[in-house]
Amino acid sequence: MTNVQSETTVVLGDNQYGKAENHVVRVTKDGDRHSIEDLTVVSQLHGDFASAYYDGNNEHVVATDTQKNTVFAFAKDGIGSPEEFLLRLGQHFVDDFDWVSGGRWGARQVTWERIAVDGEGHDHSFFRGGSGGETRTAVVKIDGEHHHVIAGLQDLSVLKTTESGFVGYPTDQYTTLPETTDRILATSVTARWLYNTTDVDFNATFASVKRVLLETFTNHYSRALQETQYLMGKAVIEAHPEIDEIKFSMPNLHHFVADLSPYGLENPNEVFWAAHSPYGLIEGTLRREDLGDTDAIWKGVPAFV
Ligand SMILES: O=c1[nH]c(=O)c2[nH]c(=O)[nH]c2[nH]1
Repeated sequence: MTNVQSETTVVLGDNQYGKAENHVVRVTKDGDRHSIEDLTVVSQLHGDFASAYYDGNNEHVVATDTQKNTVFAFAKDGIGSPEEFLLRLGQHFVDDFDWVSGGRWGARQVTWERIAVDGEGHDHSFFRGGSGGETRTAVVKIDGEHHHVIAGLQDLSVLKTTESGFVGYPTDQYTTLPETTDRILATSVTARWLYNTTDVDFNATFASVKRVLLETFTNHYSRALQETQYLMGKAVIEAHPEIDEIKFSMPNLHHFVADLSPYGLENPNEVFWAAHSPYGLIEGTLRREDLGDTDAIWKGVPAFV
């Protein structure tokens, strides 16, 4: 057998690089009255970096350490909203380095709320906020002249103790689930929505989307988490012309009626065992009917920032 040695040509495909988990806490001080913005930022650059990969030539490589420093330096000018902060940050790299054509910048934001003392919010003592335990997220993508903003939230925990059922599903030899017209519905909403403009009051819109999601979760009899997800997304898109598309990932956090009959006790939907796993996982995208292909925008945007 002859052993033919041939040179294999390997080429560089998609690439991006930067610094992740830059956790910046900006304290704004108005005399003794302080407030906090708490963001964990990822910066990823796109551009002409081929010679770094092919030749070990770093003359285009804006160091990840520099990217990290820029995040903290920009925080000095205030944050405002994660979306505005990331737009400013990303534009800086594109403007200042000719070979940087774009990139992806992402942030998770947690909120801090004032501790109430004698009914008044304290000046400089806080507890972790987010009324549903959620984390706010933002992703900015820049591709040349194109700017895309995706906002979102992770792990917004919601539960309703009735007005939910699940019937009418197909049965086979493996089906054991009893139909029910009255059950607990619980989930932890992760949602990401795509804006069609950067001319947005991002903080106000975030608050509004969260309110619409919560209101819609409550305001109908749910025949399945799938239906509830659709209604939540539809309500957001109907309420916000600046939002074109919303993607959800929602676990169905099952609460099974505990069998108390061995103890001679009745249990009319009062005592439940909350199963941690396995859980149903209901995911979907809701979008305007006439919206074009947005796959390129979502490419590389992580489900969890
Ligand atoms: O809302 C639900 N959707 C399902 O797809 C499903 N499947 C299941 O076992 N329970 C439920 N509940």
